Amino acid sequence: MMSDNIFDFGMIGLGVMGRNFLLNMADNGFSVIGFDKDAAKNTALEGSATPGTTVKGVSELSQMISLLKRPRNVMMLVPAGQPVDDVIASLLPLLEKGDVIIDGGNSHYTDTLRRVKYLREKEIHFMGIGVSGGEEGARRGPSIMPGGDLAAYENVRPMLEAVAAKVDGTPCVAYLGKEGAGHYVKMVHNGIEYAIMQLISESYAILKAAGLSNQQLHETFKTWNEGKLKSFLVEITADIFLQKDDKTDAHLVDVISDKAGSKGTGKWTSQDSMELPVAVPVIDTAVAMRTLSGYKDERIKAAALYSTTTAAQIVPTQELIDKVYDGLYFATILSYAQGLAMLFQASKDLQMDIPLPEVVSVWRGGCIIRASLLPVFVNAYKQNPELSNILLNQEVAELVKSAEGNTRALIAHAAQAGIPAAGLMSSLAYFDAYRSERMPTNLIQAQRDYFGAHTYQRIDIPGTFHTEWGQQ
Ligand SMILES: NC(=O)C1=CN([C@@H]2O[C@H](COP(=O)(O)OP(=O)(O)OC[C@H]3O[C@@H](n4cnc5c(N)ncnc54)[C@H](OP(=O)(O)O)[C@@H]3O)[C@@H](O)[C@H]2O)C=CC1
Ligand SMILES: O=C(CO)[C@H](O)[C@H](O)COP(=O)(O)O
Repeated sequence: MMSDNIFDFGMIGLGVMGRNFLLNMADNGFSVIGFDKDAAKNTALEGSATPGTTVKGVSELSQMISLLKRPRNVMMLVPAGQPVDDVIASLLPLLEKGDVIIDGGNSHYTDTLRRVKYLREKEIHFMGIGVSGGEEGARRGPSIMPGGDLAAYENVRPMLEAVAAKVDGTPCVAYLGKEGAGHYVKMVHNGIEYAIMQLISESYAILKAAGLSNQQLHETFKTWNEGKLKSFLVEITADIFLQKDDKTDAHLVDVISDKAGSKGTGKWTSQDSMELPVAVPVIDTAVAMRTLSGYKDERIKAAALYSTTTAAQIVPTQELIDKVYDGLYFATILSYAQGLAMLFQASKDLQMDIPLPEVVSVWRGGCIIRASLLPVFVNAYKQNPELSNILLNQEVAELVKSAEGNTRALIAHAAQAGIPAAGLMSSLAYFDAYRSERMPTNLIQAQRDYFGAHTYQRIDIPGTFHTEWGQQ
C-alpha cells in the first residue's frame, strides 16, 4: 500500500507541456504525481514514464494533494485565463499555509499580479513561470523564466535547475524579477519568437520566388544553421522543407494553409509595448501579418485585381541567398533589440527588477528563440547591465553594420519584385530611425501646434512655445 506524502511535485494539466515537464522531473530523480480529469491522460503519463522512475497519474485532485510532501509544490500547465483561476479555486480548500502554486502556462502578467496578491493574503506562495521549448523542450530541458515569490523560488529552485536545459553546464533558469516578471519575460520572448518566425517566412518567400526548390531551401537553411544564423527556428525550418505529406505526393509545407494561428502572447507584447511605450515595430508587424494571413477571401480577390506588374532585377541565385542570409541576420538582431529594450523599460516602469543579463543567459538554451547570437547579448550586458538597447553595444553594432548593405539590397529587391517583406522592411526602418540624430518629427510637432495648439519645444531656447501659424 502507498504511504502518504511521498511525492515531491504535483502537476495539474497533463497535456503537451504538463505531461512532458513531469516526466522530465521524474527522469531527474523526483517523485512526481499528475492530475488530469481525463483518465486517459493519467494512463498515458504512467505509460510513458522511464522505467525505474516514480510517476503517478490521478483523476481526483484531492488525492494528488494528499500524496504530496509538505510544503506542497503544485504546478499547473493549463490554458491561460479562466482555467488558471478555476484551478486555483479548486486548490485552495485543499492547500495549507506555506504551500506553493506555480502557474507555468502563458498567462498574462496582469493576471499573475492579481493572483499573487490574492494568494499572498491566504499565505499561499504563488509564482508565475514562463516555460519555453515546446513538447521536446518540456521533456528534455526547457528554458524556465520564474518570477514572483522569491522564497517560493528558493524552495523549488533545485527542481527547476535539474529539469532546465543546460548550456556549458549552467541551467537555463534564473529568478527574473518580482511578481509578474516571469510571465512578462515569457510574453516578450514570444513577441521575439513571432518576429523571427515572420522574418524567416519572408526569407522563404523571397527564395521561393527566385525558384529554389524545397530541397534547395532545406540545404540553404541547413547551411545557415551552421553559421551566424544558427538557431532553433532556422534548424527546424530546414527540417520542415524535407517533410513529405503522408496524404499526397507533395511536400507537407506546400499543402499547409497560409492562415497562421495565434494564442495571444504576440499581440499582448505589442499591446503592452504601446502602454509603456517602447517601439517594437518588427513584433507589431509580425502580429499584423498573422492577422492579414486570415483575410484569405479578400486576398484572393485582391490578387486578381492587383496582379503584379513589377519585375525585380535578376540577381544570381547565390548572390540573392547571401543577401537573404544577411537580411535575416540583421532583422533578427533588430527583433531581439526591440524585445530587450521593452524588457529594460518595463522592468523600471512596472517595478519588476528584471535582470537582463540573466534573461539573455536563460534564453541561450531550451527555448524557441535560442540562437548563437545570445552569447553576444550576454557579453553586451556583462559590459553594461544597464544597457537600454543592445544596438548601443559596440560588438552588436559591428554585426549589424556587417549585414546592413545586403539588407538594403534585399529590401530593394523585395520591393521591386512585389514580395511582401514587411518584417524585414520594418527592421531597417526602425534601424534608420534609431540611428537618426535628428528625425523629421519636428514637422509633426509643428503640425500639432498648427491645428491643435499642442505647443512645441525649440532646439535653441528652453521652454514651451506656441505659434499662431500662417499669420505672417
Ligand atoms: N504547447 C506549447 O508549445 C507551449 C505551451 N505553453 C503554455 O502551456 C500551457 C499548457 O499548454 P499545452 O500543454 O500545450 O496545452 P494542452 O491543451 O495540450 O493541455 C492543457 C491541459 O490543461 C487541462 N485543463 C484545461 N482546463 C483545465 C481546468 N479548468 N482545470 C484543470 N485542467 C484543465 C487540459 O485537460 P483536459 O484536456 O483533460 O480538459 C489539458 O490536459 C498553456 O498556457 C500554453 O500556452 C507554453 C510553452 C509552450
Ligand atoms: O509559448 C509558446 C512557445 O514559446 C507556445 O507554443 C505558444 O502557443 C506560441 O504562440 P502562438 O500559439 O500564439 O503562435
